[in-house]
Amino acid sequence: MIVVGLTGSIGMGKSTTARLFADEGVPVHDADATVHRLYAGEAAPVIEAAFPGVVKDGAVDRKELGTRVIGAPEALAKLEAIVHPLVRRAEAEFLARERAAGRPIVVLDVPLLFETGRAGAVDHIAVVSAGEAEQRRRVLARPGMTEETFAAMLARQTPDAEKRARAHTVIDTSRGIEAARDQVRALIATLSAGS
Ligand SMILES: CC(C)(COP(=O)(O)OP(=O)(O)OC[C@H]1O[C@@H](n2cnc3c(N)ncnc32)[C@H](O)[C@@H]1O)[C@@H](O)C(=O)NCCC(=O)NCCS
Ligand SMILES: Nc1ncnc2c1ncn2[C@@H]1O[C@H](COP(=O)(O)OP(=O)(O)OP(=O)(O)O)[C@@H](O)[C@H]1O
Repeated sequence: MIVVGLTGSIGMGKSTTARLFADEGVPVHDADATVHRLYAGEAAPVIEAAFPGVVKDGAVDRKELGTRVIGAPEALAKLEAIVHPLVRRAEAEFLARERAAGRPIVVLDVPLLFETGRAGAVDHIAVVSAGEAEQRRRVLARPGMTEETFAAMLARQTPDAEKRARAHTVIDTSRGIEAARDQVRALIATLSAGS
């Protein structure tokens, strides 16, 4: 089974590209979605213990949690120490399940693949990129996003140029969905031919 690590900086098109793999029938594990699911239940009590007042109606309020950790490196590190092991466990369970099912190719969508030293744990690194101007335009168009939040997130991420340099494949998401779909199909074909 070939494990593709799909990564990219904030707003570069990771989630959208992950859906293109899923459209081709490739199983995808989405780390951000796993975090959101954990926050809605299992992880809520431990997050509340570390950051009192962030849980509302049994679920972590991500906006409130964000105000406590974005731009506050120590608080973010404390949060990551809780969350990342839970995400890694979910990924391991996903890989075991898909391996048992005999899947030829799977995708791990991992926003912090380089930052958390996981690049060596996948067989093929695919980096999504759209260029910094397009990234900025996309991220700042999000409701509630500020220059400060964007800068704080970027400061925690390996630069796009370094990610691209370390990728086996770069998926350019600046030219629309269909162009990205063509690149995803081409990558699946290449990996399938080699496996
Ligand atoms: C700060 C939080 C509450 C903001 O939640 P929100 O719903 O607004 O954003 P979401 O979780 O969808 O993340 C969006 C993007 O932000 C960036 N990002 C998120 N967490 C981090 C981090 N710890 N370091 C650097 N970038 C990050 C990534 O590019 C990610 O794709 C949330 O991101 C969080 O709990 N982060 C800590 C857990 C984590 O490290 N998650 C990412 C990898 S598993
Ligand atoms: N190939 C593409 N063509 C056109 N627009 C795209 C493409 N890929 C992504 N986008 C747009 O860019 C924005 C960000 O995409 P997406 O949410 O997939 O990024 P992300 O990297 O997962 O972001 P984050 O790191 O914040 O989770 C969205 O508005 C999406 O519609």
